[in-house]
Amino acid sequence: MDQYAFTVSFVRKTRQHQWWCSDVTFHCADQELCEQWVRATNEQLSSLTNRPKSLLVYINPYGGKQRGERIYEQKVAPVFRRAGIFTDVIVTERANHARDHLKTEANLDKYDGVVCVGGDGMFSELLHGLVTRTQTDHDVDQNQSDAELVPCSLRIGIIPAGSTDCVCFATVGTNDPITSALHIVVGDSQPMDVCSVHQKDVFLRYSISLLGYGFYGDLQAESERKRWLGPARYDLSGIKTFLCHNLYEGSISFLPAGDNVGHPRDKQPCRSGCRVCQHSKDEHNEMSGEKEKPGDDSSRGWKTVQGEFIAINSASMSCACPRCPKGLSPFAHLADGTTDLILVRKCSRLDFFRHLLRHTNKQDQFDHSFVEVHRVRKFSFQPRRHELASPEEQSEHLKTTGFNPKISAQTSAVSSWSCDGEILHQAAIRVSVQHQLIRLFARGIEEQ
Ligand SMILES: Nc1ncnc2c1ncn2[C@@H]1O[C@H](COP(=O)(O)OP(=O)(O)OP(=O)(O)O)[C@@H](O)[C@H]1O
Repeated sequence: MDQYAFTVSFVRKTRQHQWWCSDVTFHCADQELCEQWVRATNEQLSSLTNRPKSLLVYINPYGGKQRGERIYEQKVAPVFRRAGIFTDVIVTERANHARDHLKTEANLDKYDGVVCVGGDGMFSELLHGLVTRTQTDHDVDQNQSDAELVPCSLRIGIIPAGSTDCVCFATVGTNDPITSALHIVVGDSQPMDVCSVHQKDVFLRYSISLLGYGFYGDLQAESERKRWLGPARYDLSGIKTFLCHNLYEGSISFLPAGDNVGHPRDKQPCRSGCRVCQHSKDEHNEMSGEKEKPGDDSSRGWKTVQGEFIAINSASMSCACPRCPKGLSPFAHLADGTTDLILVRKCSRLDFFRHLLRHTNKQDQFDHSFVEVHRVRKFSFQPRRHELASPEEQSEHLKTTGFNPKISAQTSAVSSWSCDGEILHQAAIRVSVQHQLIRLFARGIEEQ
């Protein structure tokens, strides 16, 4: 009997969104029957056009615990081989190697997708490389903040091998290289919004997850200074930034999204096959006819908020990760053409701690008088810069108000933006959500 047998590999879903590759062997009575089955099965498989046949893979050998190459060779390459996927593999030699290769050199016609093995920084390289290449090929000027960008045709796969793998976690539900490889093999496709960030008419960066000014900007800058500490730098920098409790003054103008895309507190999480994301396309098309400008408040729907803030965050996805399983905005959508703008105003250290703590428990982190959250399509931020007071003015200030002059100096400082883990030193920025600009080899988080 064993002489006439064939083996089919299939995906088995295990716990916590993890997938596993299993085999089942069929035994046939005779050779002809066996060949018939193999032929029929292969025919079925080749008719599945969404499955990639050829991939360009970039491995960051220094991401996370520096195990990118090992993870790829031991866990991912065998899965691709079994699925008959052709791969070209590039082990990066420097930062931005993958981005630059994609921007100019790579012969993208050969591939059905590009894959990164690394963390969020490595994913960001592929995002920038692919989006820039697509705009160049279509003569779109990225420096124009109102330009309608052309969606990328190739999908991006993420094999998590970094110290932060937020994008993978928020789109797959787990950080497991084999699960991600299987999502690629079966040809999943998850559209994703991308925020374009400009200062006046100069393009700065793209963001897919978190843009954070104040608390998260300072935390990022601090953790860059402590890079030598490895992943522990995030915890230490978090504690230090929390204790500093800096306040930043400025004004934010934003264009609220329509009612059809829900609200950040509506308890409707974005899940696999999300209806909100699917239906958002029509509304987006209606909106894109209009060219809005901040400051034109009443007629075009822009709103402006001013004040002193501890944090200004824009979450284009939940930003859930193993450290913060609910994420910064638990009900943000991956592909609805919006971002959740979270404004944390001046409050005591204890209140801010309570707010942070709620990211880890069941309580609503937005249910505080000093926190407001808006679902928006665009926003711009203008920091308020003060002239630093002279020493005499500072001591006069202390006498009359009783405030420590250091605090007034803190209030006047300007922070930087953390843009998906990279620092942007420009404080005054304009952000537009580019609806479904890219697609990942993922399907969103499935209901369990
Ligand atoms: N060969 C290389 N040498 C040095 N840096 C590289 C190389 N390849 C990629 N990089 C850079 O390394 C940075 C971090 O990579 P990655 O995101 O893969 O790992 P990570 O550990 O999650 O990152 P982070 O420490 O920033 O959280 C990326 O910004 C990327 O540009």
